[in-house]
Amino acid sequence: MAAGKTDAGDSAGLNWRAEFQDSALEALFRRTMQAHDACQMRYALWVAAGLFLAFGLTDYGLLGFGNAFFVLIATRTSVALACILLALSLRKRPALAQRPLPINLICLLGISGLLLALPLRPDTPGIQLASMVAASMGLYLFVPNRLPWMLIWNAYLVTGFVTLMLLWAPLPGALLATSLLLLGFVNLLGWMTVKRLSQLQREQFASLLEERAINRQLQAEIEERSQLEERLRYMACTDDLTGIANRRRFFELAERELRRSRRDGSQLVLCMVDIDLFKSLNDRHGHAIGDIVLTTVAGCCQSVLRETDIIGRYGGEEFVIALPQANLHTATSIAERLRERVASLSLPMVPERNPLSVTVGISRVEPGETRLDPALLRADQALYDGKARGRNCVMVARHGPSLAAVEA
Ligand SMILES: Nc1nc2c(ncn2[C@@H]2O[C@H](COP(=O)(O)OP(=O)(O)OP(=O)(O)O)[C@@H](O)[C@H]2O)c(=O)[nH]1
Repeated sequence: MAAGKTDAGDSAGLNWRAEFQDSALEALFRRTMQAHDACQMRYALWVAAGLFLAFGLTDYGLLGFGNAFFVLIATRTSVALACILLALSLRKRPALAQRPLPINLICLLGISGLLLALPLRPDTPGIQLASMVAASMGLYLFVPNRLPWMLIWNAYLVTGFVTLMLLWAPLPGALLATSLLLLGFVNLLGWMTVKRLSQLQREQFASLLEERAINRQLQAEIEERSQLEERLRYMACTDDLTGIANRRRFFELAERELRRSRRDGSQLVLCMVDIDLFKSLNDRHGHAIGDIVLTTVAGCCQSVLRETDIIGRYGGEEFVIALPQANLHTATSIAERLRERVASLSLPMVPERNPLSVTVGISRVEPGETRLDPALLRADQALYDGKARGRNCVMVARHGPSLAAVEA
């Protein structure tokens, strides 16, 4: 946000009115400040109305019930009513605070009323000058974001004051010059103060926008990074081709199940699944078709499993399955179901006379076994027994006293 940036108090990006040079940015600033401006103006209007009415009492003290008093009180009442009306309208429509017309009407009425009091009230020149100074500062400080208009209204105030003084109560030259200098200084002070305030507000707004933009950018970077991490995690755990767990992830999950089964004494069964004669399918149709078959078989495996079962690609055309809380009997029926489902697959590249099939070797993790390898070895052995027996079958590993030897 270059527009609001400043160098050592220099108002780069702001014009002579201490507004953003970028009109869209200025409009955004005003929209953001609308409620604040309306609130500030409401208070100022109530104070102005109160002051105008309060000075009505002093009018009576100075003038009594005369014509001048009635003219003044009528003027004061109209100004106070106009102020109250605008203050009430601002509560419902804060946008009015940024419209030039209503506040300019109030300024016209208020300043004219103030000037009218000069010839009608027998004040000393000092008091008259003090009221001009107070009015001038009030205009600068309480009407937000209207610097050009406030300069115009102050010019009206000073010109009116000097003209009336010359017409109704000519001051000695030195006193008039002093008054003019004082009013000039007050205007300069008011202008500089308002400019500085506007500048500070806008600088603050610009840095807020800048901070928000940086936060948004950071947020986007964090999201991108976490998506990347998610992707990397997925890639580290998933087999690219089939979308099931890769070997590393399978062992992570299966070992967790092994610990659980040891803790609660439940059973854990492992199955090795191998596609029969996959090499010849690959050789005949090419690797791309082989890949499709692999993915299809992986899908078949998943379709016969429960959510709590774990499947992974062991390597090549071999899959491994862990069945928590299943005994050999259940595992055999699941493997049978899988074998039948693969055998019934009708794939255009697989000839009907030579259908696709899998051989499955099954072994359970024996009580006392602290690793998966022995059971895997037995399942693998059972799988090769199945291959030797002609493939397309489910074989359960022999479980016997040699377990301890296998583990060692
Ligand atoms: N398309 C494809 N082929 C693979 C992939 N990984 C391994 N293979 C192939 O799988 C075949 C495995 O063949 P073998 O281990 O000889 O076994 P087989 O032909 O299935 O014979 P049996 O297992 O005895 O029934 C090889 O031709 C490998 O090239 C893969 O990711 N995609």
